Amino acid sequence: MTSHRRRVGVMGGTFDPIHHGHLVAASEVAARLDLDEVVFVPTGQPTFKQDREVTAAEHRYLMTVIATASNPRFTTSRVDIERPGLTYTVDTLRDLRAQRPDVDYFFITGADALAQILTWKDSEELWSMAHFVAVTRPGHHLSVAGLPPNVVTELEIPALAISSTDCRARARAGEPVWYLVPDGVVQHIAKYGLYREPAAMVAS
Ligand SMILES: Nc1ncnc2c1ncn2[C@@H]1O[C@H](COP(=O)(O)OP(=O)(O)OP(=O)(O)O)[C@@H](O)[C@H]1O
Ligand SMILES: O=C(O)c1ccc[n+]([C@@H]2O[C@H](COP(=O)([O-])O)[C@@H](O)[C@H]2O)c1
Repeated sequence: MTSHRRRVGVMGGTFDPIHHGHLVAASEVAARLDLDEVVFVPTGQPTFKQDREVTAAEHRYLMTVIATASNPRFTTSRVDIERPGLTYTVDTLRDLRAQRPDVDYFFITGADALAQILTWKDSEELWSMAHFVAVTRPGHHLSVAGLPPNVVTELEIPALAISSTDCRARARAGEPVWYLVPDGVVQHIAKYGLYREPAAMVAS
């Protein structure tokens, strides 16, 4: 009898805050690629977002835990927020593979982020560490010249025109974020006053 190798999705993101677009994308990829689990990995310091202030990692991690708690196939990892310095996917995958060497990883990210993958740190190493899944979102389609064959799967997912940028702008303006993010995340944002004052964004 051959044993089943566990298929694990890795959804990397800043998740500032996590929203239903992220959750639908992960759920859809899990169903379409027959994944056993999806681990959400909030970034420590995102490489490509150094031009703006990012909410304290602990808040982004907690919101991700809250958002994923009700799904038995969704988990959250601290590997990126516990590693000092900028977050690079090569390190994320190295740490996850060290924790569980016996699983096949599928790194899920938006086609917009994945379009820049050839500029990611040690990108030539990434292909042997995971399969890559680019989910298309409204207005973004994957076009990357120079990728090795069969390393990226592009999946169209139900279009949810939600972005973290819009959720932050709404929270800052006192507008509702109900139904854009899970209920517990709405409450976490309100409880800690996230996105209202610049000071609240850096406090953990
Ligand atoms: N509505 C969505 N549908 C599908 N994928 C999404 C959606 N929103 C974000 N993603 C993807 O999820 C990954 C992590 O997203 P991220 O945390 O940067 O959220 P974001 O909404 O793009 O944030 P921001 O608006 O702050 O840039 C990215 O690769 C992004 O492309
Ligand atoms: O490894 C890199 O050089 C790299 C550069 C940019 C983004 N990433 C990863 O891509 C994922 C989505 O990033 P972001 O900034 O769109 O939230 C997240 O897991 C990042 O760590 C990785």
